[in-house]
Amino acid sequence: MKVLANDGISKSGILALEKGGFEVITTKVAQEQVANFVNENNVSVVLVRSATKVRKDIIDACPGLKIIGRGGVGMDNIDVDYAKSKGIHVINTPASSSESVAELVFAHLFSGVRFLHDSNRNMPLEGDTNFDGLKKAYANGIELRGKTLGIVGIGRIGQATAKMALGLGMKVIAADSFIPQVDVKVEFFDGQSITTTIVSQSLESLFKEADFITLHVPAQDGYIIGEAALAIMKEGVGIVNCARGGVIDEVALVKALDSGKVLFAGLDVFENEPTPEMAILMHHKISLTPHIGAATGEAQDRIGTELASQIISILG
Ligand SMILES: O=C(O)[C@H](O)COP(=O)(O)O
Repeated sequence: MKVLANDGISKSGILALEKGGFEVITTKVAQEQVANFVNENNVSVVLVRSATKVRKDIIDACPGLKIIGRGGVGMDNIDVDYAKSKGIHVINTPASSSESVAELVFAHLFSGVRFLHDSNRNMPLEGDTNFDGLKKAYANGIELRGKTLGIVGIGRIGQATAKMALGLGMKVIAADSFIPQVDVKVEFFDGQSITTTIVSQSLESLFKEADFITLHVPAQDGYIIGEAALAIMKEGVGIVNCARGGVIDEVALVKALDSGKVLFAGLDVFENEPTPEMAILMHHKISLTPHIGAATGEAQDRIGTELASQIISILG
């Protein structure tokens, strides 16, 4: 049986699938050609990340499709219920990338509190006379230790983020409409551990209390952070979004960055992907990454092998 991994798959995933008797095609097929390709090549399994959309049109056009696999967490690029109603298995790998996303959250947080994204672009050149001015511009750094991190969405990625924050000596608060409380176990190198219970609170109280806010929610209708939410946040709050574009109102965010209400933002996802608005791209208070939360060798290895084992157990 053939597997089309249209947005790529790790070598370990390919090897595991081949061992299970599958042929893996890693050719990148253009979105509008996917259905034709699947039918012409008798593909049984289509694997995607976030780039390829598997909507009703492809599902209707490909009666031979048995599995749609999402290498990653968010399924907003797949018409999941419709595919299932047609008897197609839809799988994803919700646990494989939590650590990588959480580490990216901290990359943005550290960049934000020490202005790394901006200072990278402004290092003095030979003969530059404004070295002191430059140092002064970045003099007001902030330590994360002792500050309060507000985590919106305390699922797997939220919990991985909470562990790192606790390890750094931050206070962690969370808001989640589905998870009332969670025990977070921080494990240290020497085998010791501490467990902390995080009780979910209202979004409003989180916005008021947090020094930094990070979002870990799926795509949804409407903003979680818009003008009203920004208005009740602390002066000089830092905001990170490595979840989904569209959960922050970018126009309101830029306004709040310009006014100084928000000190910095770290964005991995955007209302407009893959090409965010210029006001976002050019803003010196925004640390930018192009949707790379899960883009580590370790996460992609876990994703590839987990997809392979699910596919083998369904079709093998
Ligand atoms: O939902 C996810 O798993 C992340 O957004 C990663 O998306 P990607 O696989 O396209 O990098």
